[in-house]
Amino acid sequence: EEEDTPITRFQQYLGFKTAHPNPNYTAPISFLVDQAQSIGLTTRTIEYVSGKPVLVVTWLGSDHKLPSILFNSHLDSVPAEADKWIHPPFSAHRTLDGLIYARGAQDDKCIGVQYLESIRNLKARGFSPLRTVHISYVPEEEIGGFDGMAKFAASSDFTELNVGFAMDEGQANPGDEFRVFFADRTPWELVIRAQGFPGHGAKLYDNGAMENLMKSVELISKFRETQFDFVKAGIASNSEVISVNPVYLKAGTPSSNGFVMNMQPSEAEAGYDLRLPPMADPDVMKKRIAEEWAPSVRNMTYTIKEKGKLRDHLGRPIMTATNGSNPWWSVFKQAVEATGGKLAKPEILASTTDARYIRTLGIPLLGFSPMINTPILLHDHNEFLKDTVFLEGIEVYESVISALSSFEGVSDQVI
Ligand code: MET
Ligand SMILES: [Zn+2]
Ligand SMILES: [Zn+2]
Repeated sequence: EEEDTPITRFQQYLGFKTAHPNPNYTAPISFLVDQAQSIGLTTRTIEYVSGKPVLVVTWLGSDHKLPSILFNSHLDSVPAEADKWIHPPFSAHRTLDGLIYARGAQDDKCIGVQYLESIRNLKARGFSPLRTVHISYVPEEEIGGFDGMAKFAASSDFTELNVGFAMDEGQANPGDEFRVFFADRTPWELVIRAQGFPGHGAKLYDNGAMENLMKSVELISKFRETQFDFVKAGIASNSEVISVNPVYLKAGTPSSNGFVMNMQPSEAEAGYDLRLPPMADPDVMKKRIAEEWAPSVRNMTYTIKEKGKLRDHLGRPIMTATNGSNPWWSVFKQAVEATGGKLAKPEILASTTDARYIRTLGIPLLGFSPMINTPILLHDHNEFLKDTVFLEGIEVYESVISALSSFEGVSDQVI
């Protein structure tokens, strides 16, 4: 007889090949639908973009008028270079000491299964929620979420869920406190382009495209250094500064075996990944780009693709309060502490998740993946999660889901 336990179910979910550029969404969704239905939950699959399904699992609460709670996770994974792993990335191999190796073990298939397992246990104990609990499984997070959560969050389906509070993925901690995230950094894709006079490779002259571009590259590197210095000096954490990293350089006149070496090209360009914390001023950044990094006086142009918003419709930084002004915060905190767990100081996430689309709607959301005493391995080779950490996470969610779904709200606020 085949074993069927929370661990084997986690391994099954890890086995689906959900890595980009060709993630399989149908197999994991049919697995999740089977799981949810076996627990007695209702399911609904919606395709905003063909072939990119969103799954919504629902546990009805007894008070339909109260806003619901949403637990989100993404179905997709980043690619894995199989030959650099000690166990194949979709084998979900479990070692004798309990380490489960798989792409997605931490990011973020663990929470996708933990949500369901914790509800399974709560139901078995006879718990029934006051507020309705939804779990969403979305595609495309790792490539920006545009055909996934962005479309779901903008849909009437989402509005009809009447979400009052949401949770999404967080990150592991090598230490023994659970990390919790109240904001994400916002990604900007910056491309700077230089034009200039072409000329003989032997000639010294002003205003060449490469020279114009290199001046900008130097200025951007200096800015990067000032930001990184704050981190190195312990003044700010990685996620509290603006990061800017070069991701490609494109220039040169192609030849049959590489590049023409005795010609200075007339065009050159560079691409950068920028991440801005919510309190950064987007206008100051845009001015810096226009006046220093890609000034027209140096024959430069640029494009910025903003992959999220920094401000809400009232001009406030998009972040979730982690103090007395947000009653959900203390419900969550107490629920984690009730399991004997400790919470680390709330942080901004250095990278970016689908949480931004939900926070932008004004819905409070905390990023949280219950993984303590665990190295941070998302997007890395040999991503793993220890079986005991996975199982403890289920208990944490039992406490969190029961507390949040039982929360009656506060009398002077509609939440
Ligand atoms: C650029 S949208 C986010 C994609 C991915 N989660 C990242 O942080 O890079
Ligand atoms: Zn993720
Ligand atoms: Zn990721």
